[in-house]
Amino acid sequence: MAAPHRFLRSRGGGVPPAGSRLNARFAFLCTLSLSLTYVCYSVVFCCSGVMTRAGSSPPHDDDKRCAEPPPPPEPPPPPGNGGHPCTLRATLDAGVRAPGASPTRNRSQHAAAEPWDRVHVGPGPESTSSDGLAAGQRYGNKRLPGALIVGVKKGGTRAVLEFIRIHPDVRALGTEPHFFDRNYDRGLDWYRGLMPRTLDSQITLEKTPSYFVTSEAPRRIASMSPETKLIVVVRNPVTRAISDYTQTLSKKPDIPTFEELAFKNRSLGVVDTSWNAIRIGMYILHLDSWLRYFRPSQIHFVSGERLITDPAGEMGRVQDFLGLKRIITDKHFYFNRTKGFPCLKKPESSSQPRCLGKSKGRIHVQIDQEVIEQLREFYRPFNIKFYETVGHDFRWD
Ligand SMILES: Nc1ncnc2c1ncn2[C@@H]1O[C@H](COP(=O)(O)OS(=O)(=O)O)[C@@H](OP(=O)(O)O)[C@H]1O
Repeated sequence: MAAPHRFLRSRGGGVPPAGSRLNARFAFLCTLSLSLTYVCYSVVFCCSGVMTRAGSSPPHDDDKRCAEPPPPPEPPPPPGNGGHPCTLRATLDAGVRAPGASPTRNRSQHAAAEPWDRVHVGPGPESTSSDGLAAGQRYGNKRLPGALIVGVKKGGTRAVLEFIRIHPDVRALGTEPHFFDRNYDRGLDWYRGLMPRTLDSQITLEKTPSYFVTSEAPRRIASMSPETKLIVVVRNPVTRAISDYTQTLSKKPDIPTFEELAFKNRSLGVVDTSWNAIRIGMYILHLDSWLRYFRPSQIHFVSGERLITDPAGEMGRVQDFLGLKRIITDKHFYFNRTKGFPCLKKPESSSQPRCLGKSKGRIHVQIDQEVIEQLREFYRPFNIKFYETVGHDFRWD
């Protein structure tokens, strides 16, 4: 209250009359309330700025970030050189989780993973990259994707998407648009409208794992652009099938057992190839239809197993394939013991941990070893043909 008084004294050069003092008080109160209003608006718009960047993209979990309470404190990375790939492999070798080796994990690990699971993963469709680079968010144009992660379901597609979008030259749609399978009738303009804005130098990317097994998808994608780059994350088809079944069971607890669904006749070892969880893993059959429309050099296969044991190595190859500078390296990852998987180190611009959510890295349903062997036998010829075609042995047998 002293400030306006001093101000009036200095202007008038004497003691002001009572009316002036009242006016001065009134003016000061107005100024104070305006200042407070300004501060409140600043706080509110700080939040809604993120929402604005999400623009006209469809609703996305990441859009909830303003409303979410702050994430729980992040458990520190492993002691020592936590982010180093040797530490990652050594930790896995020490038996925290042997990816691909066993379809089960112990329950206490899962329970402990819960706080991490609540934390959503990556930036929203049009938010800042982990480097804090906002370029291309409000500027640039919505373009059709130049690259797609087309599969496979439960292969590790979310991990690849969230890891690659750290790259400043990649802008990715956070949700699965299902354009080339379910929404094709809506047209390319609808599809383009979903995409984040990109600068000329940036690649637009989306992922929908069901494309890989959609018979019309290769032709439709080629007709959008025959130069589209395709990424397929593949995983041991037996483990993939169990992962797929585990997911379905979590939504529909009353479905028949895995064994009942997987075999037409278990004792004769006749596998039911009409069951989606089995059919998706016959990779070579699906690949044939893609090769009718795309050159082999346009399709890059990521090993779902190595994505867990050596995320930086796999992401290095993805960056090469996309013609990007290798920016995502070892230093972006650490192995999170609680989650049992590699996670992104928190970006400098954010305090949020960056592990994938609880539907990624679930405890699998326990399946009889004999059933696993039968399925391994079943997939062997398909796998061998697949290795020959893509020129890489994924060592699932
Ligand atoms: N870093 C990291 N964190 C968590 N999970 C990881 C990671 N890398 C790969 N994976 C594996 O990704 C599997 C889920 O695959 P998708 O993302 O393709 O699933 S989905 O089709 O989109 O539902 C998921 O399968 P499950 O383990 O069966 O849940 C994981 O094994």
